[in-house]
Amino acid sequence: MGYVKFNEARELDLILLGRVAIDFNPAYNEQVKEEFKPLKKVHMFEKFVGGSPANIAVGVTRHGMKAGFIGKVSDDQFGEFVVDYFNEQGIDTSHITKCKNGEKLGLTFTEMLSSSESSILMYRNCIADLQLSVEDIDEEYIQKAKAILISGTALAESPSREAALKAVMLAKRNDVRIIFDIDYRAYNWKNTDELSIYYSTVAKEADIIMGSREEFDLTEKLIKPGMTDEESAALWQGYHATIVVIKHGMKGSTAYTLDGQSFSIKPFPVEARKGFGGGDGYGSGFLYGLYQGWDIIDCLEFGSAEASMMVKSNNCSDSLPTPEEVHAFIKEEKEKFGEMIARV
Ligand SMILES: Nc1ncnc2c1ncn2[C@@H]1O[C@H](COP(=O)(O)OP(=O)(O)OP(=O)(O)O)[C@@H](O)[C@H]1O
Ligand SMILES: O=C(O)C[C@@H](O)[C@H](O)C(=O)CO
Repeated sequence: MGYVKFNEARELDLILLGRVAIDFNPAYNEQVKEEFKPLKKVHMFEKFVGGSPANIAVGVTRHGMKAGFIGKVSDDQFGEFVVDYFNEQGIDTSHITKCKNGEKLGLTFTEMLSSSESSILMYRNCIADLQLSVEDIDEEYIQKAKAILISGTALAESPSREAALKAVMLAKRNDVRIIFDIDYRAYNWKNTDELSIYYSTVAKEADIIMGSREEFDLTEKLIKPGMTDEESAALWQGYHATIVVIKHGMKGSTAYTLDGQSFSIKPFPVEARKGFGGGDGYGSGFLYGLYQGWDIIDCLEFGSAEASMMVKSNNCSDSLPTPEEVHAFIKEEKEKFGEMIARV
């Protein structure tokens, strides 16, 4: 307990910075059900707000936390769609600005092929979210937050890269906890050396780091490749991290805490509709638990349950559950499969 100390006087629980885009998912509603099929065969799509930090912003807000978003959107109806949706959810949009040179929000067309195969097709030329710049990072706003979550995508290119680094520096000097969600998306990056340089720069400052084994390998490439999870946790805890969460997909995930303990969890078994979105459910559930002051294993169980609920659903943002729904899901799963279903 108490691995992360938040400044309770702050009005915002969490500011999230980075990628917001539009997801077009094969329609799956009362009227139209596009079954598993290749993207080129899909006839009807449904439109949702997407992008990992945007989804986590929605997730934590549904859990009753107060979130704000720092991001850049296109100066068109899709940009308005994002801002309207965030406003409806109760997310503070005062620091979302519009692009001035015609840059567009990313469009993500998702493919759902089977319960174990899904992919995304991204349209990200002249991309809005990476236009975030140092002028958009306002110290007074950052001072209002208990923590800031930096999504790794924001580090892929300038000017967003410098904006994210400025936010980290300002968070550091204002008693704002830094959460780094590595959120690797290959399509954004030119080469893996750049990736290691910028990911490791933020990881060195972060209080909490969350990522898959692959994402930690990429982060550590220029430091010491091929580390074990324990070595990775020790490395980052040697800087500022108090919690390092390393995910191994269906094999489960482990949180390493500064006092040398580790806590592991497995996914709840579900029939998945897609692979993506699990990380966002996991992130919002885990962080919610942490803010409640729960034991780490309970935070992990909640995150893992929310992740399973997300992969089961047809979309990312709209399907994020309330805490009551997550508790009900956990209860139901435990009744079916036993108390220790997800616990290792
Ligand atoms: N098929 C599945 N069934 C149940 N849970 C799953 C499944 N796939 C993923 N999950 C859950 O989602 C979590 C995150 O998934 P993953 O490791 O793919 O993260 P990610 O790459 O960060 O996801 P995202 O695409 O959302 O960013 C896993 O740790 C697991 O708990
Ligand atoms: O942007 C992606 O990689 C996929 C999106 O469809 C989704 O909203 C997401 O960001 C999941 O993390």
